[in-house]
Amino acid sequence: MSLFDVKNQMEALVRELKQHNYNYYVLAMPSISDYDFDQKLKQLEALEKANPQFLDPNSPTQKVGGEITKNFRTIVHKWPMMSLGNTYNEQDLIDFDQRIRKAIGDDFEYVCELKFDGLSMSLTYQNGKLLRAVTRGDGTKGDEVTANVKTIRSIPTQVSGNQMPTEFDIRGEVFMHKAAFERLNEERLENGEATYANPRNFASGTVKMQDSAEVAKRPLDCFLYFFYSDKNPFKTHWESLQAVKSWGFKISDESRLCNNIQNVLDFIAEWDQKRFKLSYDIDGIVIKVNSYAQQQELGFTAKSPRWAISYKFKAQEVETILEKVSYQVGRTGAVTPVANLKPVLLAGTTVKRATLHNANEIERLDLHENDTVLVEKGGEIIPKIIKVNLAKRLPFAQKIAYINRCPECGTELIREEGEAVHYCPNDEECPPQIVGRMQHFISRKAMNIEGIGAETVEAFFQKGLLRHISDIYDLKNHQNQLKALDRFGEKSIVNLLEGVEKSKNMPFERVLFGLGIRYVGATVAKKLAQHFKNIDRLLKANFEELIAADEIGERIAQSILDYFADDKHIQEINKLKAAGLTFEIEEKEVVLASEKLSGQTFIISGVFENFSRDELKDMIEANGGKILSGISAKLNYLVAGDNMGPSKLEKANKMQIPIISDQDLLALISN
Ligand SMILES: NC(=O)c1ccc[n+]([C@@H]2O[C@H](COP(=O)([O-])OP(=O)(O)OC[C@H]3O[C@@H](n4cnc5c(N)ncnc54)[C@H](O)[C@@H]3O)[C@@H](O)[C@H]2O)c1
Ligand SMILES: [Zn+2]
Repeated sequence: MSLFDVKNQMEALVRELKQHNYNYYVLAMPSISDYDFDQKLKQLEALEKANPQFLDPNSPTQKVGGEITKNFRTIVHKWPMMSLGNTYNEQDLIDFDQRIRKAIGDDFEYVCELKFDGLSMSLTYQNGKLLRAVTRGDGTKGDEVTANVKTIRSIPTQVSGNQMPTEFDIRGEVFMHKAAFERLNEERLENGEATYANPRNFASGTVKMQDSAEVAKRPLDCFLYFFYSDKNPFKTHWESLQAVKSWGFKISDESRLCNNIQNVLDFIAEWDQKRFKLSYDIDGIVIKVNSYAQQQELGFTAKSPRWAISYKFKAQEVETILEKVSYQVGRTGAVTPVANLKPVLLAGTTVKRATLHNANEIERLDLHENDTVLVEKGGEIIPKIIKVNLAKRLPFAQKIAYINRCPECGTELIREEGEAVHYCPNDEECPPQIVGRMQHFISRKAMNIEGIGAETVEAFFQKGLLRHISDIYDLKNHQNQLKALDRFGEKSIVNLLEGVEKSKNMPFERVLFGLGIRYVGATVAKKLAQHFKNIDRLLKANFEELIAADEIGERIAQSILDYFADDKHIQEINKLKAAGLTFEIEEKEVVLASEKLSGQTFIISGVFENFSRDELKDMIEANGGKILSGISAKLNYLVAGDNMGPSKLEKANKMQIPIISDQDLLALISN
């Protein structure tokens, strides 16, 4: 190859890797496997080493791949947050060990730790109090996400103990447990929202959300693994881990002190097997030289420490053939494509299906009929297709075209702007939507109707007994038809009707959740019920009034408006009301605590550390104040928390409305 060609090849690799970094860190949508990414990076590294005259100082080999966003305050890291050199084979580890021995001799120890697959976070503490939390960003500076991180229970806001310096940084990995990921993703699917591909993306997307109240609803966890201080009282990394544990930080119990590379290799072999049993994903093992003095001697490269390395487990992958793509329609009409595969053994189980998420994913893979595909199963339960083996593509194979009609009812699908998901809009006639809606209504988390299960609903629908939720309350008038059904005895009919009758006492929030309004999950339904107290006020609420409620964002508000704009839905609600279901919350009689705020008007906006917005609202009302729905000249105070919308702030400033904190409000009441 001529030098000119080498230079071109290097430039092409730099461009390609930068794009992959962007896909991975910013979009959280990688288009190649980690393994392939790492191989390309190594190839570039080798070319740069052989041809240093062409080294681009901005090459991905020289820099941490992440970026900062413009949505948060940018903070410069006191100690840069570096990447780790990585390898997928044992020989590299033995070479790593040799290099260390050459530099510092034979007298040293390693600490082996699990490599948690999440996102790294730097926490700064002063006098034992959590001051701020910052993401890795580009390694030198990151996004300040303190309000969000404070919602993570395993991160203490106050610590104390022996040897604790007045100021220190501690770093670790924020992640989501697999079970929580499955549950929340399932909920998103049910609510018609786009799902996340893996727990890491979910955790990373969550930490960068603007609304801390939303973050609080998604359980994140954190293991800590690096300690930094100008006055570091410790001599070794291991010692620091034990100390921070005693101060109240969460560290992993699986770390191990090893005194030679063979022990390290044993640790790796052990976890290669055991990793699937963990409740969270790990993607490898991190090996660190224990002594700080020796770490210092070894130093750093441009982007990673020379005293540490990560051994990455190769994801379990296997090739198989795509037999066909089928489509499932959920109760909200959301359509999910599924790859049906030629059954194949992978990580101990037979895989027949893989999720394809949405049309974008099919496009990304450029999937063709009968393609040979590479299927991967990481820690996740549902396998996914990584890529197509183009060499095995059949001649004249047709590209997979996303369906444009509903596979269940034939209605033309719609896809709203900016949404990844296709919907079948025929909510009245599309069977899986009709049945799914009723199944959702009777489910445990919604109305919890005893004596009727998902199969019964399906069977009753087939027999023409059930079509709308309100028909459930009419079943008592069809006892003869019920008796005529096979395998449905007297006793089960009595149970069923009893269960239906009892459900009329279910609280308003359950009824609201049971209706199955898109994006109105159990928590949102509860917030709506608390805020509006009854269905009539909720029905009358406009957009501004909806988003003034706790945790109700613009998308949810719009979805609620759309739902109530449909006459059929109103009729259905009226029938349910007539049947005697609960459509209001029991009002406790409001006894005014004081008249201190009487005649004063308020708007509450943003997120507060110590109160929910509804708690503040109750506090204001209990002291005689009134809540307004929008900023106007009549407004006396805007109570502002973190992450308040910029347009609101601007408006309030323009109208010179006093902006006060929750503490100021407390002062008004207690004076
Ligand atoms: N597929 C793609 O398109 C693509 C693109 C870019 C990067 N990647 C992947 O990301 C990797 C690079 O990511 P990276 O720079 O975040 O580094 P990394 O994953 O190689 O390792 C460093 C990170 O490991 C984490 N970590 C977990 N447990 C740890 C522990 N016990 N001690 C110390 N650190 C621990 C920290 O967050 C740290 O920042 C690449 O190896 C590649 O596999 C993939
Ligand atoms: Zn349909």
